[in-house]
Amino acid sequence: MQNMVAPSTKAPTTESIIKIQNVSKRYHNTHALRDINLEIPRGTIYGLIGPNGAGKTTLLRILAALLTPSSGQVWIEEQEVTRTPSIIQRKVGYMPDFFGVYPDLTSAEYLEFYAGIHGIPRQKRAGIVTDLLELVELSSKREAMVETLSRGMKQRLCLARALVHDPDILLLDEPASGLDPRARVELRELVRTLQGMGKTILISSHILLELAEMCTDIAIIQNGQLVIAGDVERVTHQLGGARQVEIRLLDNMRIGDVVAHLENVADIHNITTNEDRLIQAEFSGDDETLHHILAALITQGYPVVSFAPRSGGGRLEEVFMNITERGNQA
Ligand SMILES: Nc1ncnc2c1ncn2[C@@H]1O[C@H](COP(=O)(O)OP(=O)(O)OP(=O)(O)O)[C@@H](O)[C@H]1O
Repeated sequence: MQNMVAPSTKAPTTESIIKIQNVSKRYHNTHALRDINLEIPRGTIYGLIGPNGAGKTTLLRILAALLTPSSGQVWIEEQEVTRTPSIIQRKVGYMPDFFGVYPDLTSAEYLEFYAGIHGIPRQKRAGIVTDLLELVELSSKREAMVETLSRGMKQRLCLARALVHDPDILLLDEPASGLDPRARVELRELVRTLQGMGKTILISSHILLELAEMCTDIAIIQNGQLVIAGDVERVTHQLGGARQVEIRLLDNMRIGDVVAHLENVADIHNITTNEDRLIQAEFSGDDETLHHILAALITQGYPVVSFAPRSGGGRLEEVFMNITERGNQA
């Protein structure tokens, strides 16, 4: 679809596109959500993480105007969701966490059907479907029956379906579940492409590692309550999760000197080395501190060939498990 594939002209901004204010949801005796307050900055890839039953689907369905909160409000741009559900449904694309039953349709017919449901004029539908199939790399499956697609392909087709009306916001419920590692990488690339097109994307998962490498921001929910939210580095830092830094040298001759130097740096801990000119350490500072550490190594003539901070995904997973275990025991 021409207007969708073109890069966004919107300038990056930290303005919130979604504001969730004191939202609670009860199903009879179950408190699925309890007083959630959260703002989603425009243009982010926002991960919503929590164990099974935490309330992720409930929250996404409220944002998609498919479910009404018991109390509280959700604003998407200037619109309050419960008052303007049809406007919200034009702004939002929702991909549920189940495939559903596919009628006897090809991939192209399936997307055309949903384009029709969204009121897209008949003469525009074929072009939109072609562009969407290309975007999700299913052009070669255009005439294939949906039932015959692999799980990863069905996920991408569902994503295309959520994009059919070119929404600004995408809500993806467990999109990576059941995908093999290659399909997950493809999904990650696709999500990044969509972010590059100016979309704001919320993705839920109960596996933090699936999201830590893909998201700019995360919120952890547990038993319907928000535990913590913010950009990935800040959340890692706040939860005491150190980042890793890997430093590779030209040779092993000065590895001891570099380690001795690093031992005097306050934000570096747990240094380990191996025979392959590699030093690994935990790092608890910010990007500016990292810059100073690298500058000092270079100024002192240490033969650094690579200096690679890594987001503390592994450590974050550990922290996440601790939080959710604590919550379950409470
Ligand atoms: N229609 C419903 N009627 C009654 N209880 C419900 C309903 N939908 C969800 N719940 C309950 O609300 C809580 C939150 O469910 P929700 O599906 O939002 O969690 P989730 O984080 O998406 O979980 P999962 O990862 O397992 O999909 C759970 O205790 C669930 O059993």
